[in-house]
Amino acid sequence: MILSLKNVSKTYSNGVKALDDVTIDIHNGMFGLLGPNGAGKSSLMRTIATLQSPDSGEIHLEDINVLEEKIEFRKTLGYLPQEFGVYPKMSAQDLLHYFASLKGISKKSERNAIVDKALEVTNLTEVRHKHVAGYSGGMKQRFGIAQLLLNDPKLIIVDEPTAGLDPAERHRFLNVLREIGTNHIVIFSTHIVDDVKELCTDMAILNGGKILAHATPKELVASLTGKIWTTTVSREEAEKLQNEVNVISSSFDQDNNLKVRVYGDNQPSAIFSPAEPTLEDVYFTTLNSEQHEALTENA
Ligand SMILES: Nc1ncnc2c1ncn2[C@@H]1O[C@H](COP(=O)(O)OP(=O)(O)OP(=O)(O)O)[C@@H](O)[C@H]1O
Repeated sequence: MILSLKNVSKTYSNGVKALDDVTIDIHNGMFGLLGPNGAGKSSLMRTIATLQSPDSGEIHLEDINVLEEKIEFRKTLGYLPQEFGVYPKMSAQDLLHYFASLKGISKKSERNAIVDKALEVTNLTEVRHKHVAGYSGGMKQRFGIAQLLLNDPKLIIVDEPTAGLDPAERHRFLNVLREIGTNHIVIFSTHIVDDVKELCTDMAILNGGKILAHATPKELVASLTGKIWTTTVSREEAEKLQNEVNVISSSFDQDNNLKVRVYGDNQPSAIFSPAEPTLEDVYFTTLNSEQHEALTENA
């Protein structure tokens, strides 16, 4: 199964170009859409989910023309927005039965099977009798996934699901997505590089409404082999380095010195040693090179 976007653009009425000629094919598996705040991730998710229309472009899911056959497409879609509903004081199990009835699954035995499966996949079986209103943030997110699984969707879109989750909940949630990603297209957006690193078979980096990179995390990391250099310097020296070399990121060590990572085709100077590239390096160099291009274009 392939979701295919061609030349999708969207400018809001305030003049913000949120999507700028997005062309991409997304296959079965976990697809991570990585980008900073305001990159256009939610705009892209809402556009694919047919909640807003692009100004131009086409979207196809196999032979469904998404923008023209919205009703047909929505039957195959499970969408979890960034903010979702307030829940009544009902248990997860009762609420899922209620949603399943609304979706027209009227046979009790069929409903039981679908609800039990959704609870199991999302790891909520043990807490199925608790009120969803009293669930933690992570449990609510997993309940959101359980709810959308009732439809048996082919395409699942989850907008920034890990924002605000503590590390244990984040881990549990990513495991649920990993499980689902084996037989669906799952698109999820995040600004957390580790989410993508741990989970995704495919990824893209979005900024300013543009796809800046698209490949597997492994391929993107490999593309930086031999180009990342590191050194440890004092804070003052680090400031000087900013003007001399292409600094990607820096972090303090225990002695309050800065460990600096630098991008360069060649060793910048004798104080630098080669470093294994990481996905974080990919993310920052991609965003930096875009800024650099914008600066040189405006010069
Ligand atoms: N309905 C709207 N009307 C006008 N501008 C909008 C609207 N929705 C989003 N924008 C703007 O479009 C740009 C992209 O926003 P979007 O919410 O898609 O980004 P995002 O990557 O999801 O960011 P975040 O992680 O902060 O949610 C931003 O500059 C935002 O201010």
